[in-house]
Amino acid sequence: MNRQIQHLYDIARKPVRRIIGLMSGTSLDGLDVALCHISGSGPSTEVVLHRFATVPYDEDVKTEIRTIFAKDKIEFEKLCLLNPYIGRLHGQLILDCLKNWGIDTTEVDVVASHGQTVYHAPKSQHQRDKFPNATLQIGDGDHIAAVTGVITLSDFRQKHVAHGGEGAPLAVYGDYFMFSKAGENRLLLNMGGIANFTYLPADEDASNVFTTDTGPGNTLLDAYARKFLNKPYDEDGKLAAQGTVNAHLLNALNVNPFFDAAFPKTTGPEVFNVPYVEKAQARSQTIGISAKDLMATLVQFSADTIIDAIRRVMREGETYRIYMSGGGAHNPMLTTALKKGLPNCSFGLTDELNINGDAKEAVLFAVLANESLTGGNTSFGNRQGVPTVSMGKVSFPK
Ligand SMILES: Nc1ncnc2c1ncn2[C@@H]1O[C@H](COP(=O)(O)OP(=O)(O)OP(=O)(O)O)[C@@H](O)[C@H]1O
Ligand SMILES: CC(=O)N[C@H]1[C@@H]2OC[C@@H](O2)[C@@H](O)[C@@H]1O[C@H](C)C(=O)O
Repeated sequence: MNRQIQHLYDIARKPVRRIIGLMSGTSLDGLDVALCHISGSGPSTEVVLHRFATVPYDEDVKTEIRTIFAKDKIEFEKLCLLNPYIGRLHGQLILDCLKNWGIDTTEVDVVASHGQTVYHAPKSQHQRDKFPNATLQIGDGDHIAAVTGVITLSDFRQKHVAHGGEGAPLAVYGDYFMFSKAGENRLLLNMGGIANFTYLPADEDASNVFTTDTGPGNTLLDAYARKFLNKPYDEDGKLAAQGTVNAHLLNALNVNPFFDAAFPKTTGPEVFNVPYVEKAQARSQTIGISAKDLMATLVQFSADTIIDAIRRVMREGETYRIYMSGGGAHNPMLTTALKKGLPNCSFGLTDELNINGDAKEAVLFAVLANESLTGGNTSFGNRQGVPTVSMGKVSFPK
């Protein structure tokens, strides 16, 4: 047997695996690095988040990614170059984190890498009959494995697509394994660039879990913070707080086939971007509104689309607790609007469930890798958007 396969086999049999989960999301703020100690699998998964860091990207890295990110037309050479470049960068950032933490690479069993989504095209969006759902993440795992010397699992979304899914949201698997609780209807709401949630029923029935993207989280807010404030985001919603929601613009923003499509569904900055807002402004004759009113309206747009999706899932007379995570959970304008729109729900943060909300998505990929190595016994029935599959491709260091 190849020694590397033997090594992977030994890792799969360990009582506790030390897995680094990596996530670089649509906000392009940086790389989330979560070193997790994981035991068990499926609903018995136990995760201890041992170390966590968000390593901010240099402006140069953001600029390079933006040349191809979520764009219909790109320089193909740049896509080809960025694939190994991001893989090597992520490998180096892992080494930097480990050095800061005083941890040797030999103390890590596996790296679980999401990569960088550069384009997301579910069928409902591309509308080309002969093509399936499609999504593309780059930053190849072979480069991470070569730079770190650690076995790397990567490219988690393709298996989901191969079995009829849209490649997202994958959070549902980790949410069910880590957070499902008998007796409490839970909604795990993540507000990154795009917002999504998982519904975990109080009866813990895996075939009844539910997940969907809801639309924009911070992506539009960040785009306009860059434009108006020359900053990556509107810190604590300060600019939005000074404005008033413009009802005409809000109505126009709410008109898109994504919102009419059936659940579950996914989207990305390919749809929700500055031209999307500019077209809505033109239609609603609100091009001249102030920066602060525009920001206030965009916050309300994110909040309303999240509220609407959640309301459609909730059953009358039942109680639900919403656990928020992702950068949007730090924006008081957004969280206040959500609480106002969902007065019958109680609200908390995933931090109460012992997972730092900023680390949650990086932890998810560590859990998915753990499940591929040791689990695979949980059936999600025929639940649409939650195929019962093992995800991630293996890269050996040599
Ligand atoms: N104090 C704050 N005030 C307002 N917004 C904040 C604050 N802190 C973080 N954010 C928002 O959170 C964003 C980062 O969120 P996060 O890291 O969850 O996104 P992501 O993982 O890149 O996105 P996705 O989950 O869509 O892939 C920032 O770009 C910003 O919009
Ligand atoms: C294609 C893609 O990268 N989608 C991301 C994005 O960011 C949030 C939302 O859109 C979600 O569907 C997904 O990520 C999380 C980690 C998920 O799959 O659960």
